[in-house]
Amino acid sequence: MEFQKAGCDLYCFHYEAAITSTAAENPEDHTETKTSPKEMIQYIHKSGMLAGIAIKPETSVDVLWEILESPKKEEIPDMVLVMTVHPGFGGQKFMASELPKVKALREKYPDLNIEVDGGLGGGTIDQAADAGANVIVAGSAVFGAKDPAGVIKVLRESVEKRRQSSL
Ligand SMILES: O=C(CO)[C@@H](O)[C@H](O)COP(=O)(O)O
Repeated sequence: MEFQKAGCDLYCFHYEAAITSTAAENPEDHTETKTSPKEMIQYIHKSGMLAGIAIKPETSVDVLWEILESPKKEEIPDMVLVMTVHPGFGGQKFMASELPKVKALREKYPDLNIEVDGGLGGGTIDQAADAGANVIVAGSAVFGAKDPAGVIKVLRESVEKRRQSSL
């Protein structure tokens, strides 16, 4: 896969997306066959990368259990991304309504990488970290800050504090 050749070590895709493996190999091929999430994860692993699977706010966390419980190790994602905004652009308001998904995932999978993306910053990180998120995407909070490194430190410390208290 081109991303791996370019140096990516993790590829995260949307559960909802219609991605064809042929199109992934050949961007000129617009065949409209859907590849199942498990096939996609397997394909990413075969390409030498870790695999992440993202869900939008409209998607129930329940769609993930069967994937996370796959008997085939190569079909199990290394990371789940719970979107905390509607995907599309930065600067949106954090949706705390998505945190029960994070909590449910963390309760079942203590070691899973759980990412959150959207509206994360100093004012929202503690809620996300307390729910169990340990991978944080932050756009405007970091790039709009006078002290981006300071904001990243706050995000890291919140996640680390939660991790320590769960040990
Ligand atoms: O791409 C997306 C949403 O589609 C996100 O990655 C946002 O860009 C995050 O930005 P902030 O919400 O942190 O500003």
